[in-house]
Amino acid sequence: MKKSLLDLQGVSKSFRTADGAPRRVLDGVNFTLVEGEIVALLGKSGSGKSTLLRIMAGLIPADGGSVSYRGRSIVEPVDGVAMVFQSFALFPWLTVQQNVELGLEAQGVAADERQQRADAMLELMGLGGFGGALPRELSGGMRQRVGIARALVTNPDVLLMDEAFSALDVLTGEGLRTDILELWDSGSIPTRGILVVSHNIEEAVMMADRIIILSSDPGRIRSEYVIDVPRPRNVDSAQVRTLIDEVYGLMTMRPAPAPAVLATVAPQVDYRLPDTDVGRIEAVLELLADPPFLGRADLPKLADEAELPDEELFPTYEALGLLGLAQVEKGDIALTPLGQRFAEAGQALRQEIFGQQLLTHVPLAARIRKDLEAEPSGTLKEERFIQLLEEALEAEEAERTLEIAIEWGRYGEVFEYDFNAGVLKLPDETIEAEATG
Ligand SMILES: Nc1ncnc2c1ncn2[C@@H]1O[C@H](COP(=O)(O)OP(=O)(O)OP(=O)(O)O)[C@@H](O)[C@H]1O
Repeated sequence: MKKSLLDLQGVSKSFRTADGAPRRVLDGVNFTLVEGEIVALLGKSGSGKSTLLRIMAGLIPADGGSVSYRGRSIVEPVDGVAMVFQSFALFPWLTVQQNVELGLEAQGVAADERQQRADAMLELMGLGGFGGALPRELSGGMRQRVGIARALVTNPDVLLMDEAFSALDVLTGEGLRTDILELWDSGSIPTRGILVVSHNIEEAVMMADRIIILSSDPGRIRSEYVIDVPRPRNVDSAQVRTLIDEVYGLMTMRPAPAPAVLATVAPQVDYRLPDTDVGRIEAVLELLADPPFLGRADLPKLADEAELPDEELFPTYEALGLLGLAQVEKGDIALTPLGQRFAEAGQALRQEIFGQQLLTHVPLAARIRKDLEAEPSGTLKEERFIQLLEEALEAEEAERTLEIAIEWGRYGEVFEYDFNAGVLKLPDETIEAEATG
């Protein structure tokens, strides 16, 4: 059996929301990284991926469960586990060489050896000759090479990478990723296990032996996907395209409800609404309805056509699914009959369909509408709903979720909103109809 490098059992973590209430970000996470594997961790924004990585790096403690590296409990950063950050995290006043030597200094390595090892690592990372440069003199891609060199120079047993390529342009990110895989696959580095957090499905499929998908609120491991294809992988091969499709499907799928509640299952009032707007929802729906897709599309192909990044497309797919306008299955997205009707409808009918779906499928919108109807004035301050959401979400999330509900609600003519007063109200015609009826 392969030896375990990192082992997490029943790990939980809560943070305090703005009003001091604890909010559980991770709950009962079990995960083992074994020798010889690259694992990619995917999940929606805010699902707790970085938190999990920081726990493994010993940068923050878990609240519950056990976290160990080669059988030893992790309570602080340990030699043997190194991390690469999205933001590069270089010291701007230190040279490239000094930045790379930092990790060795912390380990008490003598100056001569530090210099030698840093030189060799800079050479390996294609940075030979840049040792004396300051970070600001380098391009983003080269800066991240420094960040990676600083982690690798310590000869880490385990390398943790937190969206290490996402701040780079696509080509630069791909180049760097390929270089790291070459170092790994050729055995040029002593690292025995790599864990990468990513937003990018293609990146995960190109790199990993295993993909783990984290669900949100609280973060739990929702699915695991093994990729049994030798590296280097060809991104254009049918095999890799199929894998990307399947992972797309897993990512956009809402967790399957228990069969008994299939018809009635609805998210909670405090469900974190997907961060997308009506414009994007309409645009993606139209793209899907039009040729060449005519109602059904392969997700990566739709992504190419839409020219939107995954971070914007995923929430939009989720919104379409939530509202019953489209369904995602196995790497495809298909319009439902109602979604088809929506696509063919004029503006007024679109808004009506949207409003009805909102009331049926988004409990927060239904709650706002019901509370407004119960008020003689038909108006309510938005604070009330912010407070309601803050019972489960942190302040910023609560505000964002309400903002989305308000935008959707206005479009669906379910309620109106006075921006200056921060007041929600029933649409005028509802109040008139109630007064006369
Ligand atoms: N120090 C902290 N104090 C309070 N809340 C925090 C703290 N760190 C993270 N959180 C919250 O925990 C949740 C998970 O954050 P985390 O950064 O781990 O998610 P993520 O999946 O990495 O997101 P992203 O993909 O956007 O980077 C978020 O709601 C975040 O706001």
